[in-house]
Amino acid sequence: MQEVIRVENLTKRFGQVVAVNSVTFSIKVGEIFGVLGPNGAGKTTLVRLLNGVLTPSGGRALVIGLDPVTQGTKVRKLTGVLTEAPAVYERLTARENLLFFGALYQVPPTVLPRRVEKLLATFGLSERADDKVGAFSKGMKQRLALARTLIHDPPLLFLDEPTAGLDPEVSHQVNELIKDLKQSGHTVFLCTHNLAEAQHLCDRVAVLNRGHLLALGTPVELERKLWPASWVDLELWALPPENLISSLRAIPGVKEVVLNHTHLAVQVNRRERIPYIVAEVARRGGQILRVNPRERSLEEIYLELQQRYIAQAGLDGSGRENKEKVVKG
Ligand SMILES: Nc1ncnc2c1ncn2[C@@H]1O[C@H](COP(=O)(O)OP(=O)(O)OP(=O)(O)O)[C@@H](O)[C@H]1O
Repeated sequence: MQEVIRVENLTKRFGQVVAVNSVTFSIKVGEIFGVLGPNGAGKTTLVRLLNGVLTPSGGRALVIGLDPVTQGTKVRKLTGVLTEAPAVYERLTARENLLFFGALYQVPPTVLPRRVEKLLATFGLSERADDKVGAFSKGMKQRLALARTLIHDPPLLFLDEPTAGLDPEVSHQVNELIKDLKQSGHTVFLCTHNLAEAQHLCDRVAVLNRGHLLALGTPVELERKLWPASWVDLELWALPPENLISSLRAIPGVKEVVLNHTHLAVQVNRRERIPYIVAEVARRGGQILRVNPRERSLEEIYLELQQRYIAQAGLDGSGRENKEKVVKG
């Protein structure tokens, strides 16, 4: 599949602070790519580098085949950026905001009015189109800000915390809109602190801390890397034959077997062993009702990555350097 973003050893320093530290990744057309990390991890800096608003200290990026350093204006015509604070004018109405930004992005006057009406309808703002934005709720402002990022019909969107501060219902609406964007072929670069949302929305995630890329992949890939061993639960129709446990323990890669009435839990050194477990239970006459490989949430994966990074880098829980650990390490 075609690449929309390619980043190679991208680095940005602000004095002593390395905000982005030799980061390499690529993003394919139509992906929702989550960028996760604590405050100060480098997410916003990355967005600004990719839009040519900042110049890298090292490495390079290609965005839709363009170099943001030398072709920043062209890049920004093809990207929509939703910043943390919705960048809409409170003294203008919703419709005026969209018309204004459309003109700014040089959307042809023959196209603009129709596009504005379509966006107002898509984002549920048609009825309030002529009200001043200052009177809007936070959720409405955020929906308008999202509509604004789409006014020039960019194929690539950078969304920085799109649901921050929104109530669950509006967050849900915004997330549904993000999914619709994917359906219509857009690529989304999503910076978020909300791990449940990221798990639900993102095809792949990048986890950052202090500018370092700690991990990159689908949540399942990250889980397998972090915890190669895993548990599978089997629900059986009736008590299994007595010798089942010993025959399961004899299978290479099986670490533990726990039987509780008709519930069987097996720990394997690699997930790839699970089909052998199922086959053995069936071969021994066990009647399987359900097989459930245990999965970790993205939140568990994220916290584990951050903790391992903190321990390895000799930092304390707040991210400050832990001198004692560094010396001992
Ligand atoms: N213009 C700047 N001048 C100096 N330092 C900066 C500048 N922009 C960012 N930084 C520093 O770079 C680091 C990364 O900041 P950045 O805003 O990219 O993090 P972030 O992951 O977006 O954080 P948050 O989740 O709080 O938005 C921080 O240490 C920040 O203080």
